[in-house]
Amino acid sequence: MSEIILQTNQLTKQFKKQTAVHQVDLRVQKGDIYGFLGPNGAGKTTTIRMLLGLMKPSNGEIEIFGQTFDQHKLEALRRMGSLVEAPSYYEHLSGRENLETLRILLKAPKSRIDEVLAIVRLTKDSDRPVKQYSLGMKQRLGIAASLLGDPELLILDEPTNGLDPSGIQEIRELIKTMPEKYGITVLISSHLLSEMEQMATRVGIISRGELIYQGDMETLKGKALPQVALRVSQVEKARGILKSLGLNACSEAGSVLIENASDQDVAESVAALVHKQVAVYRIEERRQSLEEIFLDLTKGGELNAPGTAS
Ligand SMILES: Nc1ncnc2c1ncn2[C@@H]1O[C@H](COP(=O)(O)OP(=O)(O)OP(=O)(O)O)[C@@H](O)[C@H]1O
Repeated sequence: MSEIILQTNQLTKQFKKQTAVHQVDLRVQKGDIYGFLGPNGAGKTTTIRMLLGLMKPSNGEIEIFGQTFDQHKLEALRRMGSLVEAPSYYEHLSGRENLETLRILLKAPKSRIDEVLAIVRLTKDSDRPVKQYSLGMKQRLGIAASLLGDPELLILDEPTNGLDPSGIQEIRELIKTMPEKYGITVLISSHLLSEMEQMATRVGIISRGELIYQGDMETLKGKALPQVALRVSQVEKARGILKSLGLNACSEAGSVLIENASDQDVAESVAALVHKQVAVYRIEERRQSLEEIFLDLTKGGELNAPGTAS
């Protein structure tokens, strides 16, 4: 069994009347890229702020590196790096100079600057003023800063927010190298499951403050419900026929959809439809996409309009 590097027990945060995080039990194993997922307002940032000692839990506890966080905060934070919200920089200074100001504060060795610039692939642009950086470059500089202290655990809150697809791809490629190449465990939050698909080894899904799924990505994909879509000449008539066969059927433009259909269900459906003069043009098997599974799991948990970034 892998070593647990971070765990929370019944972690809860109450803001006046609202419970933002409710009895959350996170388990992050050493070497994980742990995707912490949830719609806007689900409680990701609040959880992360508690993990970084920026906010006090109302209840429950946090263990990091096998020790109670509350009693060993500084010791734990020295072994952690983080990027929460868009980092702010001295825009007229270069990327390297910005890192240098932080390096002095952290008392990291001077050589670490070139190392972190290389990791985030900013060596070539390191002497340009930050005001000339793209949003993606600024985020990578933020990750470079979070790596200055040579952390074992990196916590990133929505680092791809606002980035274009190529910026997202760069961050994703960068994160993927962390565990194997540098021995860093990563917890990364996002409101997009698809973004995590090619990166996360494990995921935790939070909705309305509650952890509703925690496990590996493959198991999550296994939750996809198979559906069979029949393109037919008369959709409503077809739906009635399928219902009379005891099947769970719904309709969609031009098609009827059968949930969890066995081969026998499909055979009987087609025979009944044809018998009742409904033409069947096409039969197609569909699996829910990851995003659909995510939406299903978090249904009703979206507090802001879909797609809005925080
Ligand atoms: N300081 C605060 N005071 C009161 N309520 C708060 C505070 N911080 C967060 N909340 C509320 O707690 C809930 C969870 O917010 P949180 O920012 O943790 O969600 P999130 O999953 O990070 O969402 P987003 O992706 O939009 O940032 C929201 O309803 C939010 O309004």
